[in-house]
Amino acid sequence: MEKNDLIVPKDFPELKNDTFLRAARGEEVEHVPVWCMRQAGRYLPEFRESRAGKDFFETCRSPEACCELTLQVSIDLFPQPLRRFPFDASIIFSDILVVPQALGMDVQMSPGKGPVFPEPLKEPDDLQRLRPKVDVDAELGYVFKAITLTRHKLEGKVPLIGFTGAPWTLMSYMIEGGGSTTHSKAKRWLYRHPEASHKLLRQLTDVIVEYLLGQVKAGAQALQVFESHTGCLGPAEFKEFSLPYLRDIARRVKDKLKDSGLDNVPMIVFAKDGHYGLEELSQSHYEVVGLDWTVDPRSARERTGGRVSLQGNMDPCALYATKERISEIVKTMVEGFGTRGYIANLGHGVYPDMDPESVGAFVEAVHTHSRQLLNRN
Ligand SMILES: Cc1c2[nH]c(c1CCC(=O)O)Cc1[nH]c(c(CCC(=O)O)c1C)Cc1[nH]c(c(CCC(=O)O)c1C)Cc1[nH]c(c(C)c1CCC(=O)O)C2
Repeated sequence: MEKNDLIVPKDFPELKNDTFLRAARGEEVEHVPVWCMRQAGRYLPEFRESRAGKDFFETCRSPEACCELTLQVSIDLFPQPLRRFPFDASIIFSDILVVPQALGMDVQMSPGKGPVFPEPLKEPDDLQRLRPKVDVDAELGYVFKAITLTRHKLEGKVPLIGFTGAPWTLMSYMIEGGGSTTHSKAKRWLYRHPEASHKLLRQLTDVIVEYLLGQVKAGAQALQVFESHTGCLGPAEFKEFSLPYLRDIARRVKDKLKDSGLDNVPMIVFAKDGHYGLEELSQSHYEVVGLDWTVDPRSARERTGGRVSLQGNMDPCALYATKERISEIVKTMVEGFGTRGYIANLGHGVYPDMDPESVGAFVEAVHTHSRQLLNRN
C-alpha cells in the first residue's frame, strides 16, 4: 500500500445514525444505542459459512473479507435472512493479536482451542526477538485498508469502531502463549522481572498509539481498548502495570489527533473484571468506560461520578433466557444506568452457541425500553 493512502481524507458518506457517538459524548439521544462485542461472530450461521475452512489470520489480512464479515451483521446490504439486527454501531472484524504479530511474533488460531503462540516469550532476553521499531503502516496497513473499505460500504448507516488490545492483555498472551486461567507465567514477569515487564509494556504502548491513530486516519469513528485480562491483577498491580499505559494511550492518541488537525474520536476503555479500578478508569482520558456484568449499574454511575459515559453490561449468559426474560433484564439494566451517557452492550462477547434470535431480542428490548423511558421524561 502507498503510504499516502493512509492519510487522505476519503469523502466518506454522511453519517445517518449518530446515536452511538452522541451517547459516547453524553449528549441527548432518542433511544439508547446498542451494539454487542463479538457481534460478527460464530453464533451466526452466515459467519461460520464465510469463515469455513479459512485460516483466521488470513481472513484478518484480507480487507475485503473483513469488510464483508463486518457488514453481514451491520447493515441492510444483504437480502434476508442475511441482514440481521439494527445495531447502532459496527466494529471492524479483526483481532487484538495482530499487534504481537506486527512485533514479529508468530500467532496461529487453532480451531476449537483459540490463539496459540508457538514460541512465546519465556525470559527477558526473549524481548530481543521482537522488532525494536515497528513500521505500523507496513505491518498493519491491511487493517487500515479494511477500515476504509468498510466505512465506505457502511454508507453512513452506523459509525465504525476500531479497536486494539491493551498492553497488559497483549503482554500476557505473548508470555502465556495462548489462553490461561491463572496467567501465572505472565504474572511471574510482573513480580520477578518488573523492569523487563515495563519495557515490554512501553514497547506495546508505542505500537498501539500508532495503530489507533492509523485506524482513525483510515476512517474509524470511535476506538475501543480491550484490557481483557484485568481480572487476574489486583489493585496494586493494576495501578502499576495496566492503568498508566491505558492512560498514556488515550492521552497520546488525543494529542496526536489534535496535532494532525484531525477531529477527536470517542475512546472506550473496557477493563474486564476491573471493577476495583472504576474510579481511576473514569479519570483516564477515555470518554466511555465499558463494564462487565459484575458491576451494578447504579453503583457504577456513582463511582464514576458523571465523568464518563458507561457501556455494558448484561451478562452474555442472559441470552440463554427466554425473550420475555431478556426484555425484563434489559429494562432493569436501562433503568439502572439511565438513558443519558449510556451505550447498551453485553458484559463480554456473544458466545458461539448463542441463538441469534436472542441477540435480536436484546437489541429490540434496548430500543423499546429506552424509548419508553425517554418519552416519559
Ligand atoms: C482476548 C481477545 C481476543 N480477541 C479479541 C479479544 C478482546 C475481547 C475479549 O476479551 O474477548 C477481540 C476481538 N476478536 C474479534 C473481534 C471482532 C469484532 C467483534 O467483536 O465482533 C474483536 C473485537 C474477532 C474474533 N476473534 C476470534 C474469533 C473466533 C474465531 C473464528 O472465527 O474462527 C472472532 C470472531 C478468535 C479469538 N481471538 C482471541 C481469542 C481468545 C479467540 C478465540 C475465541 C474462541 O475460540 O472462541 C483473542
